[in-house]
Amino acid sequence: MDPIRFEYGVVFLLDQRLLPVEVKYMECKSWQEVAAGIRDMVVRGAPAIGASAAFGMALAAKQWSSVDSERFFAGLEEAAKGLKATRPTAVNLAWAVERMLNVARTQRGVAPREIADILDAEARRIAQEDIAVNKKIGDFGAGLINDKARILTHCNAGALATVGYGTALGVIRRAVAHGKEVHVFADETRPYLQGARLTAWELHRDEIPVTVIADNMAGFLMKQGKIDVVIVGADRIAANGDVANKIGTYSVAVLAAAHNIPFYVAAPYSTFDLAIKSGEQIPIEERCETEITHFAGRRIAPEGIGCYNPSFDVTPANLITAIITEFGVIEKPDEERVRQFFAEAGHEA
Ligand SMILES: CSC[C@@H](O)[C@@H](O)C(=O)COP(=O)(O)O
Repeated sequence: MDPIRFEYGVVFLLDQRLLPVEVKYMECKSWQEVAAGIRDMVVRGAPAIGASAAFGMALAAKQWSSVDSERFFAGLEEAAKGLKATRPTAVNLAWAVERMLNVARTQRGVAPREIADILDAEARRIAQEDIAVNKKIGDFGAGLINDKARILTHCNAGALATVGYGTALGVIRRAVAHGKEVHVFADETRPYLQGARLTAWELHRDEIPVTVIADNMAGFLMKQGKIDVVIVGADRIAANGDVANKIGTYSVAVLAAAHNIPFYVAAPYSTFDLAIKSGEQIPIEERCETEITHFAGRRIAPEGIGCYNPSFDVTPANLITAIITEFGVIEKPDEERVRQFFAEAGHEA
């Protein structure tokens, strides 16, 4: 089960809106179709939308490959703008699009058809790297999990949210592979239900024990001593270690701190936005009110009421025990530690 499949000139996105009931792929032959797939949540999860956008750029290059160089680059810029505008919070999207554009720019003067082939290869590289990066995150994270652990996770930071394996669920998969006995509690994650529909589905398929709870139950379980550790993914991490993730993550972090439970975030370098100093600068996507007012296609709140649907929240760094990356673990993150960590890893800090 791959969330994204790619053949030259066609991208197949696993339609996550239909899971867990139906497994069906959406076929995209243009960057516009990929953009629609990202916007409409056919594909979701920060690294997955980044890789999809990279493939979208590869499709754009192919779409424009028979025109002259000037029009080719104008077409690429248009696609980049359109893809980046689809979802504002996860920085992996802009990161992947910029990486594709930069590769194209280094090839100015080369025939568009050849650049299209180069971009096709680059998109595949981004996808392959993502899986390798998740496995490294898993290796570092598994070391933080006890031999027996009851783990709470929020939203879906699994194989479905990436190109494969997962960030937070990658840590869990690695812990299981190392013989650890884990039991996962998955917050259902209102309003879009990524936890109940996607996390539960992929863990169950892997025979990793999972129990779904409604979001408002997490505190009660912690109070009862039923949660040993929390692991979540991230959509954007500011230089000071503040983490934007699915709405409800902040509440879980506050609860974990109140119950002295370690709270880990698992995310790759591509999720860090070191250009912004704090989480206050992270744009928060607001989604349509029917996600709140309707359930399974049926109205559950009266007509005419007010509605507010922010899709992400920001957990301040001081509530985070550590951030697990592909280069290692950043304990008690703050701006100095984050920048020094990436400088030592040889990355822009
Ligand atoms: C590994 S992807 C980021 C995740 O941690 C996930 O929790 C998340 O917030 C995804 O949001 P989504 O709105 O489903 O795209």
